[in-house]
Amino acid sequence: MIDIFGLPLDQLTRTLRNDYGKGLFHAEALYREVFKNGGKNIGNAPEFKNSLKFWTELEKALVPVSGKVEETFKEDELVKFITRLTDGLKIESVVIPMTRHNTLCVSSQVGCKMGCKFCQTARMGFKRSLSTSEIVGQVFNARHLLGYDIKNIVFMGMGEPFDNFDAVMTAVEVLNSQKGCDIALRHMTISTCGVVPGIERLSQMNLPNLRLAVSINGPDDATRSALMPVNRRWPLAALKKSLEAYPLSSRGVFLFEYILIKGVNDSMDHAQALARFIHPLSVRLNLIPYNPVTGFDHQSPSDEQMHDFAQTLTDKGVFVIKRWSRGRSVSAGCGQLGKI
Ligand SMILES: C[S@@+](CC[C@H](N)C(=O)[O-])C[C@H]1O[C@@H](n2cnc3c(N)ncnc32)[C@H](O)[C@@H]1O
Ligand code: SF4
Repeated sequence: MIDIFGLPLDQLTRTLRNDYGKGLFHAEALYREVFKNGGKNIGNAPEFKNSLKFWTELEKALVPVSGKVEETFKEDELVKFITRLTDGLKIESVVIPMTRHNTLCVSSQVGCKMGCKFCQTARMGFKRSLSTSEIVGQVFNARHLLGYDIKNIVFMGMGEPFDNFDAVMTAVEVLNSQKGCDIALRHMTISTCGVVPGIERLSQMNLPNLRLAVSINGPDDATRSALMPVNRRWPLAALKKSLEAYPLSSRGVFLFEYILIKGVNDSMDHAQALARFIHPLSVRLNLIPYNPVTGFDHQSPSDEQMHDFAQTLTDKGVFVIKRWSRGRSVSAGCGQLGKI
């Protein structure tokens, strides 16, 4: 069987060569027909129409996109969709309309092991990691089943991408191919809670245009460890060291995400400590008010508190963006996925 959603172009080429005596010409045609045209009419493409015997055999071997979109929820233009995977588990993905194009927030795991004390996905526990095919399938379905023009991908849905490193990086490769999905590396962001070995492995891969986001959420070890158990394994000093060694492109920046939780990590002392942690890294800091998650006793900060926190950092020369979460009414805001 051939699961094109899980195969980078060179692997697909090898498979067609070994199994059918074909090569790059047909692999590229398959990529185009599936990823650009939605895969409805592959047999009528000239490359297959003229090799009917080959197409008849190949058609039987092609695996359809894994998972069925079962439900969609809308808040204005934002759409959350739920996919039921072949083993019955469910994942969520969110289409977020931006000024120029749509961004798709994809899941990399069913649940998460990391246990952050503010996140709905943590509350559902860890079920399993997704395959490359299941990650790419979310993009395929958003584009070709639901009809959205997706130009950006953020790995900010359910799960920790660096706890599923190989499948995620292969998905990046499949999505990036100009012959298929054609999503530029600079339009893909991997968000990690701070899994240092993952940052180090990515450093070695020489992909300077791929964007790296890091969820900070606590500017000192005591605050961060209380919120994010991952900090006990890789404390802030280790995290910073890995970022200092990371080969950012000359104009590249890290995206730091910092959720503001009232009375927990939103004081001006926290803001000062965060500015110290950031210096001298090149960072764009996203401040996100905590989105309510049932079972956690946290509250969002007031607009004034968020403004003052941002101002303290701006005064220290940090580039800050206040990100008001969208999709809360359909539980599609950051960290709200997994109530399924
Ligand atoms: C759900 S995580 C998935 C990616 C990765 N595991 C990570 O932690 O970066 C994406 C972002 O959602 C944020 N997040 C989690 N729970 C949240 C909540 N209740 N309110 C706002 N943001 C939240 C995380 O801090 C992270 O920046
Ligand atoms: S914030 Fe990210 S790492 Fe933490 S539990 Fe949620 S999905 Fe996992």
